[in-house]
Amino acid sequence: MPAQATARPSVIIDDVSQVYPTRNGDYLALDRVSLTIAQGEFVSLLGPSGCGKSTLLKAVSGLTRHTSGRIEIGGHPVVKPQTDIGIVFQEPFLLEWRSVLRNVMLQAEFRKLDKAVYTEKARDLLERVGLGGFLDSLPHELSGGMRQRAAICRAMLHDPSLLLMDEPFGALDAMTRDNLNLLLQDIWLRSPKTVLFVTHGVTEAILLSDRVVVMSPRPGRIAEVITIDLPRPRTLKLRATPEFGRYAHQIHEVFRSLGVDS
Ligand SMILES: Nc1ncnc2c1ncn2[C@@H]1O[C@H](COP(=O)(O)OP(=O)(O)OP(=O)(O)O)[C@@H](O)[C@H]1O
Repeated sequence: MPAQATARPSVIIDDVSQVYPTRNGDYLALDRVSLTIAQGEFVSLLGPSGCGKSTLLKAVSGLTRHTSGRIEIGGHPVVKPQTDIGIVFQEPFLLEWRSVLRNVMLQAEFRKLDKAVYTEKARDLLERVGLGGFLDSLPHELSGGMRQRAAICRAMLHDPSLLLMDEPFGALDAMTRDNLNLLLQDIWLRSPKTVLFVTHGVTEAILLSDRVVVMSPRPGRIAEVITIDLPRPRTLKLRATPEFGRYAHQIHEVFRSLGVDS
């Protein structure tokens, strides 16, 4: 059990399948996926393109309805879009005409939260991610990494206990991605939350996760769940250690056995 996690389940995914109707007939995107995520646990979904990672994340968020099986968050079945969670997508989806601070405050406006209290929280969060000097900037004045940091602040403003992240750093260059990995770790260590994190990146998954869930290609199934027993905080240097290398090797071996070129 990772230090941050408690034995209480935060998310239960039980025998979940997703069938998409297409012009060529029904397409099985997820096939009987089961996974329980403990409160405070950081879990990555890792797999090749098209294996159903986003499909599973969307089903957990309630944005789409899974075809069969059961999903629960905090003991409640997911039957509609969840409002208490935070979601970060690959694209930051900032409103170009609103300042960075006002983009983050969108979360408070949607929820009709106290403006003064949440403006303070938004400022604090933006300060923590290094955007304290850009509160009044417009999104087009920021780099890709800065935009994504603002999107993370927006997702976290209401302090959700569950954060769903769909390849949040996938569109960024390697160095920015490294920095944001460390930033996300720092945020997670300071403010414990359950995180379900979709990625293509083996290194990123090992660096951040308590467990890495390796998915098989079409139809998406869980091929292997690997517990990452490395102390935190994890540094980028850790990637050069034999322990880290062994986890990477283990994951690549799973991909190889699935016929996936990783
Ligand atoms: N609305 C839809 N209708 C039909 N097929 C869909 C739909 N959404 C996804 N699919 C198919 O389901 C499969 C899984 O898609 P999904 O986006 O979940 O994969 P992914 O693992 O997240 O991929 P990537 O890593 O490329 O984002 C893909 O083959 C995709 O074409």
